[in-house]
Amino acid sequence: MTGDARTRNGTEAPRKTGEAAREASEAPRKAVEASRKTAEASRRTAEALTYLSGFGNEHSSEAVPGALPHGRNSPQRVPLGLYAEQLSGSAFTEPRAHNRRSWLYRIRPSAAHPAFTRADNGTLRSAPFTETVPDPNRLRWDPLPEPAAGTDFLAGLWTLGGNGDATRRTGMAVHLYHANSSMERVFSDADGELLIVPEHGGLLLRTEFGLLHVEPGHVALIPRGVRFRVDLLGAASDGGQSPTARGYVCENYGAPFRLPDLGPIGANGLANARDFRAPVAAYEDDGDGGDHGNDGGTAGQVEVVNKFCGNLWTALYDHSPLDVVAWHGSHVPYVYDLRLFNVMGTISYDHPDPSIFTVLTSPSDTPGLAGVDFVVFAPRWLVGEDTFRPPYFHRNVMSEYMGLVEGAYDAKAAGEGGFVPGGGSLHNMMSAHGPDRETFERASAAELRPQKVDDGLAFMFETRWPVTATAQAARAEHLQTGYDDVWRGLQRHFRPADRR
Ligand SMILES: O=C(O)Cc1cc(O)ccc1O
Ligand SMILES: [Fe+2]
Repeated sequence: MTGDARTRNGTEAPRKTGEAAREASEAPRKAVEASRKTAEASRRTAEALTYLSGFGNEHSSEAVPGALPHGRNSPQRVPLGLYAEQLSGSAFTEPRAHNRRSWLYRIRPSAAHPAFTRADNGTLRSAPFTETVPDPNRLRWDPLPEPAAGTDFLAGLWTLGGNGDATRRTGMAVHLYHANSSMERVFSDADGELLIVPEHGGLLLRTEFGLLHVEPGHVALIPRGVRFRVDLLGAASDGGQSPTARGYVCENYGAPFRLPDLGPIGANGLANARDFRAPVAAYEDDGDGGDHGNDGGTAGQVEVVNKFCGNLWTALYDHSPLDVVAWHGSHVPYVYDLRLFNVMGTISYDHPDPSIFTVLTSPSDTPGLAGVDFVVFAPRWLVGEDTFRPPYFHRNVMSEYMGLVEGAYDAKAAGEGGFVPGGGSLHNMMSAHGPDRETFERASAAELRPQKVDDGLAFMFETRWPVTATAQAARAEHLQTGYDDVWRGLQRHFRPADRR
């Protein structure tokens, strides 16, 4: 956007006269320019980042050599005058393979903070979801509308629905976000981990553990309780405009996401552990006037927002809580590039169940029954012989929320008003769905050559319990009407006389 009198969400600014009017019309332009400059600086930071590789590892990292204690976690005096603090994402006693905890060596202990007071939840909602009755209908939404100027990632979170109970650490929530401003404040979620799936615009995540860069086509995970703030990087196509960011978030109240077992697939495949990337330590320090890798600017007071048992709470800290100089452990944030997913599929016949596309799973107490699975429909070849190749018609005891990062999805005809990037669909427990009429007709008649499916990137949050919509989702203007019609007009082809 150039220097004309437009506000940050692109609408005309009201006309005034004289100096005041000039100043008023200058302000949005200045704000746009400032955010663009910040976005450019953040992008440069993001593109220069280095990472640690692996999933569920005992990683370790120090931003200052010698900051990490050796031989013990909690020495009498921590090197460099730091404080030692353990952050536990699992009970102390959970099996070693699933135990998640990290040791943080920080400038001030997290305990040094004032009281939290309640803050407005905005458009964020939590389990239990009781604003509407669970709906057996197939539902589909268009992308979220434009946010008001100055909407950061946290304010931009808009809850579609979910299940379980945040206070019992069961279930999940589906959120979408649409933001146009980088966060000044810091956020942490005691209720669950956050799987962020950007659809438009890159993000720089400044976390207690260091910095992560995530773009559409990648996902990021912020573990339960880890503090972070989000800078918007803008999309390449944004040109001179102030950045906006849009995407999806799965808030997982249950067991931390882990890689699925591979069973007969063998020792490799699906999401490979080495492709998950954790940050290296970087910290903010307001005490000596400088930032050290985590260059977020920290002078003065910092608002810290904590999501706890469904509500937002806020406190004004006198220092940045992103002040971890060194850390080691397994409760760490990470990013993953979905295009690295090693897709398995049939090389004979039939369409395999989409569990074969599971990137991450949050298991429940019942073996094989996930609280939530994160599933990706990544580019792949279809070669099945005498096979209806798109997703089949089905009714599923699991509930399926689907989103689209780009392009089209092979069960639904592409195009406006359909299943579009930034939109989503909900097929709740036992609701009948599958290919739309157009897809059914096309795929039933298609010549079965090897076919590359590489014109889209869709994903699914598949969960053991029905997803109950929030009131705002059930009444949203961007809830599509007439979704059922995509299955209307499926012809009767039954010809008993044809039997052999
Ligand atoms: O409903 C969907 O599109 C998701 C899905 C995909 C697939 O390949 C098989 C089953 C399924 O639920
Ligand atoms: Fe499905």
